[in-house]
Amino acid sequence: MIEITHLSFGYGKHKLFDNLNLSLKPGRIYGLLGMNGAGKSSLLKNIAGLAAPWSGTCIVNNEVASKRNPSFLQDLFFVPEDIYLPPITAKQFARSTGHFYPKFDNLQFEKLLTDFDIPCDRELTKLSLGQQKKAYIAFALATNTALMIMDEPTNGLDIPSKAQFRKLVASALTDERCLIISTHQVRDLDNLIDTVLVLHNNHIILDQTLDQISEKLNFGIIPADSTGYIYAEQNISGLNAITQNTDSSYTKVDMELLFNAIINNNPNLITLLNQTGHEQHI
Ligand SMILES: Nc1ncnc2c1ncn2[C@@H]1O[C@H](COP(=O)(O)OP(=O)(O)OP(=O)(O)O)[C@@H](O)[C@H]1O
Repeated sequence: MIEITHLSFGYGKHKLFDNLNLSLKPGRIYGLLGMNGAGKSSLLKNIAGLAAPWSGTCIVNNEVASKRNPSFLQDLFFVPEDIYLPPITAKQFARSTGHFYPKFDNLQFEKLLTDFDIPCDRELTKLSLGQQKKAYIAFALATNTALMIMDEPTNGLDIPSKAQFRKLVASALTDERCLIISTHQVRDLDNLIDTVLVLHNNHIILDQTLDQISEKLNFGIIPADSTGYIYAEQNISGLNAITQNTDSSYTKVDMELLFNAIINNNPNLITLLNQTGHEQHI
């Protein structure tokens, strides 16, 4: 679905990505994680064709993204971090904008608005910022585009809306759709994504499914005097730790702990995660 090859990109004289390679498949929800300023939005803009590579290519469904051909645009929906909606109702917005997307489903849109508790007959600009964001996400889901990109979609959502967001996005995934969601609020993507991408120090340093990660690592509380862990954070029950999975047991990936371990430049962790099945001993 998406093939990024030898991508170099930056602003002015400042190079942000150098020789970045990434391949993304349909039927998956990718979580793009990175610290503030890591380049998540810039990478998403390259994929959406809103920014053009300095060199290298970004191909989406066999189209060069930066050419922004109509056939490319009608099968892509990009939810930016900050959205600006016109002073019309959601119903009018669906009528004026839905026809740009051949797979737009108006009934689905109205159902999503109801699920998100958004009034259909109030001007969008008179909704709260969180409600506007939810209305836009509902529209995005109802376009049924093959590629949907969301940049920090949970910013501005309250806690019940974040849970609703996870449920509705998960239910919108099909075998033909690829969803990419960027965030620096890692917990917001819990129980939603199936593949973790971490952008750090100008590179994708992790690109693995949650299953691949749990095959290699265990997550959980261990006694405070334990040694031999890969990374740990103190909490009231002991150490919240990442250890090597040596007995093929299963634990749920603690994405926040994993992300903290990665950005704390834990070389053992990255080496272990990037090893194949035969090499896993550190
Ligand atoms: N239009 C621009 N012109 C110049 N520099 C830019 C521009 N947009 C982004 N940058 C710079 O590129 C770097 C990456 O920014 P980007 O917004 O892609 O990061 P991000 O990971 O999405 O950050 P955040 O989590 O804070 O949204 C930052 O140093 C930023 O200052």
